[in-house]
Amino acid sequence: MSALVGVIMGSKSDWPTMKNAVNILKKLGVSHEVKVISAHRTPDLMFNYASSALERGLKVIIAGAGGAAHLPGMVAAKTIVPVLGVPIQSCALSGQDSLLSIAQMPSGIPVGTLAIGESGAKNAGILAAQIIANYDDTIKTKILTFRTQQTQEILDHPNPSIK
Ligand SMILES: Nc1c(C(=O)O)ncn1[C@@H]1O[C@H](COP(=O)(O)O)[C@@H](O)[C@H]1O
Repeated sequence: MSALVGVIMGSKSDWPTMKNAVNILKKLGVSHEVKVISAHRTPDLMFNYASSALERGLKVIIAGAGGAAHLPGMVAAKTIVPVLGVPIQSCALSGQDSLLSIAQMPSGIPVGTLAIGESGAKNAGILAAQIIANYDDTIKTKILTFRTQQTQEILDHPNPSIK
């Protein structure tokens, strides 16, 4: 099956964060592809990836980047496939730089910005699945099951001092 979600990141060093997006996409049965692509270091690859995304059938692109995180915005500039940006937690500024670089887009070119770090990556995967669930009943059922299990897990273990 061809990929519905593209998961891209500026560096392989972003993988420990971005694997959280991939893990939840796997759990929810969403076909996806994973690549390191950098607006800074591989600009032609970034351009080609973004400009061919729609015709290749991608429905959502999840783009993680840290520091001067231009990747999500530059990809969004070259495609109308929705881009979800994940700010990587940088060493120097704890991801504040990544967050602001991704969130503060000029009007007309939106990037949906998630939280900094692993929870942002996981939520990007869930949000991508929810977008696709608008027309895919199999994925919709998996998301509803995931939600039910998540709730039940809390109800079954209300006391955090007991395992
Ligand atoms: N923000 C970007 C872009 C980009 O936006 O194109 N390309 C790489 N990077 C980021 O640089 C950080 C450090 O990368 P290295 O660990 O490879 O030095 C990573 O978090 C990456 O996302």
